[in-house]
Amino acid sequence: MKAAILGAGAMGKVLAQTIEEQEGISLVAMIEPRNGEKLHDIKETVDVVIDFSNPENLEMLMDFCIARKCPAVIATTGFSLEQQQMITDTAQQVPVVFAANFSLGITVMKRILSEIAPILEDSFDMEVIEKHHNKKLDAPSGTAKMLVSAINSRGDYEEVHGREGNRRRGKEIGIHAIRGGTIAGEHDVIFAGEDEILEIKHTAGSKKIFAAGAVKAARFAQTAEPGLYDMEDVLFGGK
Ligand SMILES: NC(=O)C1=CN([C@@H]2O[C@H](COP(=O)(O)OP(=O)(O)OC[C@H]3O[C@@H](n4cnc5c(N)ncnc54)[C@H](OP(=O)(O)O)[C@@H]3O)[C@@H](O)[C@H]2O)C=CC1
Ligand SMILES: O=C(O)C1=N[C@H](C(=O)O)C[C@H](O)C1
Repeated sequence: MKAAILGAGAMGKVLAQTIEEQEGISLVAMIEPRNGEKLHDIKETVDVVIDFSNPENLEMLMDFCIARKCPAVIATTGFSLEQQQMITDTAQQVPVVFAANFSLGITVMKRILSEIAPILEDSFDMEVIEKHHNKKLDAPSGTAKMLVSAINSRGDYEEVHGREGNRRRGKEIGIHAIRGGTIAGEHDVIFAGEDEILEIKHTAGSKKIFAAGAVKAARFAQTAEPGLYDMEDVLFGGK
């Protein structure tokens, strides 16, 4: 499988290394749009594009994938609702795996949270804390938003960013973003009840886990029918 990487930043570089270490996948190009490079300039066949860049590049990515009938793996975070719709529309024509976090741990954590939140939500307060390196552009993280959607699937709770004063009505989920140093990514979901606390926490030890997951997603996308997929589809086959 011939892969192109969109974005030559921290993740683009780790992904290039991961691809080099794996069998059955090779890198045809690493495109850095801020240097004026374009996906459309790639002359070789591309079997999948893996995007770790910036929402600004979405239109180029989607145009390329449609023109070349090429699957996309989208790891970039911070898309607007309009951009998310563009991803959904493109997925009618080509396979697209779109996930805010490509690690196995977070994919399992999301599933656990969807199971337990309905049981706990009436008697426990729910708060989410995420921590990342000081170069991260978006806050809260895409993963934090995804985990909050998992615990607030019916939209019953107001999502409060940071906090001033105490919890007003209890029908809210607090989301807190910390930025510092080289933290690869930490997500902590806290259910605080009367005299008991349940915490579900994931810590990324390095960026390599995201790159490995993105390669798994690329292998999945290569043989998938057009459609929008997430990491649960990749890792659990939609079960
Ligand atoms: N889904 C997942 O599992 C993961 C997702 N991510 C996401 O992937 C994306 C990239 O992360 P990371 O590699 O750490 O970030 P970096 O800032 O290190 O890299 C981003 C790359 O995109 C480039 N870029 C292109 N266009 C723009 C633009 N308009 N504005 C800013 N940058 C641009 C940057 O160029 P330049 O070098 O000139 O700044 C850089 O090469 C982020 O959205 C992040 O949240 C990260 C890890 C895991
Ligand atoms: O920018 C990062 O580094 C990460 N971004 C993703 C996010 O926004 O959730 C995934 C991971 O936490 C690392």
